[in-house]
Amino acid sequence: MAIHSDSLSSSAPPQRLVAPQPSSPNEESIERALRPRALADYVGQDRVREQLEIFIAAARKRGEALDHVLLFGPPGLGKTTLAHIIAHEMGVQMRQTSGPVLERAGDLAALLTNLEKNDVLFIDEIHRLSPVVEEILYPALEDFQIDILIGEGPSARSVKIDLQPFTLVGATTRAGMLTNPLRDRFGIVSRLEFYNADDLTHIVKRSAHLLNAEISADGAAEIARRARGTPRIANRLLRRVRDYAEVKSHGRIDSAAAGAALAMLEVDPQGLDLMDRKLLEAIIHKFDGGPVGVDSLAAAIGEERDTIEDVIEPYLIQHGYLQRTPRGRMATQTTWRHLGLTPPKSNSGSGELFS
Ligand SMILES: Nc1ncnc2c1ncn2[C@@H]1O[C@H](COP(=O)(O)OP(=O)(O)OP(=O)(O)O)[C@@H](O)[C@H]1O
Ligand SMILES: [Mg+2]
Repeated sequence: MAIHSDSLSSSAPPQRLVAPQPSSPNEESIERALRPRALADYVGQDRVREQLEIFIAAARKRGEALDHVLLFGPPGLGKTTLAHIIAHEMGVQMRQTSGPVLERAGDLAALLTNLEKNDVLFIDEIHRLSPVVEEILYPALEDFQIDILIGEGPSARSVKIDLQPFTLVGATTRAGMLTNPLRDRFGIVSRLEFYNADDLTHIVKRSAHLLNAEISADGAAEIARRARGTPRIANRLLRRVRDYAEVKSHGRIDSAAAGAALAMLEVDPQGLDLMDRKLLEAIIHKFDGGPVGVDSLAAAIGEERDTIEDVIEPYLIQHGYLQRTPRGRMATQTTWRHLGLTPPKSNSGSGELFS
């Protein structure tokens, strides 16, 4: 294909095309524009949506704050979007912060005391709250009260402050890293799943419409199929494919344009990108197919362990490219075949993988 990658870089390409995190402030503002506002426009995640519909309707009917909600799942699946939707559907304000930003107990106390009746407080990356801040949160969640220390030294005294009833919406990619007392204080715990191709196709069409891009049904399906089950990636691929289509096919996105653009961007037909393939190739070529510990793997491919666990691995595991065993990560038969290799007959005694 005689096209230079430069010719498409009018908006700077992110380092990793299918990275599930937003890659730039520019992308964040585009995401905001594409974010559904009402629960009815939130595509997929049927179980979560139906539950929330009922709980929100009931809370509204009673005029009470919605129970505290914990949202967890891999990046880019719609946790922040859902937090906004919950506030919108409850007809209240949302205040937003994140675990690492709340350094001192006072930071959280200031936020809490400013909440109005039934407001939503959204804490992203809630698994990264510091223990002192978490301590303040417990009584706030349970009794809508906080204890704060006023003054210093011998004259310091503890004062109880009443809060308005509110809803905490916590989001995390790692439910396992929440402390038990914190997790126990959420009445509603929702796990977001990777999206199926139909739901992603729907999301791609909706986004194309909002971006005024002309797209065919098979063009949308092609993008959806390669989006690693993740709306954020689907929207990002859509924008890259739109660039390509503008230059190569009069702006119309069909499956041929989508296929060619994604091939050029090295997203393969299963939606795996260079980083996915690098990880899988490392397991096969450097560690004989595994098992290999995640730290060794991280060192071998020059990535953070957290990135492997939060971002790269979940999709690969769910789709059978990777097995997590007590002894480490292992390639599967699917992995070998995907990389165009012949799987070994017996792979470190793990015959059961290859049934
Ligand atoms: N159910 C959905 N329907 C339509 N679009 C969605 C849906 N979920 C997410 N999106 C789109 O995907 C983008 C990313 O979603 P969001 O920012 O909510 O993900 P997140 O789970 O908060 O990710 P992170 O863990 O990185 O914070 C949103 O801008 C939105 O456009
Ligand atoms: Mg988010």
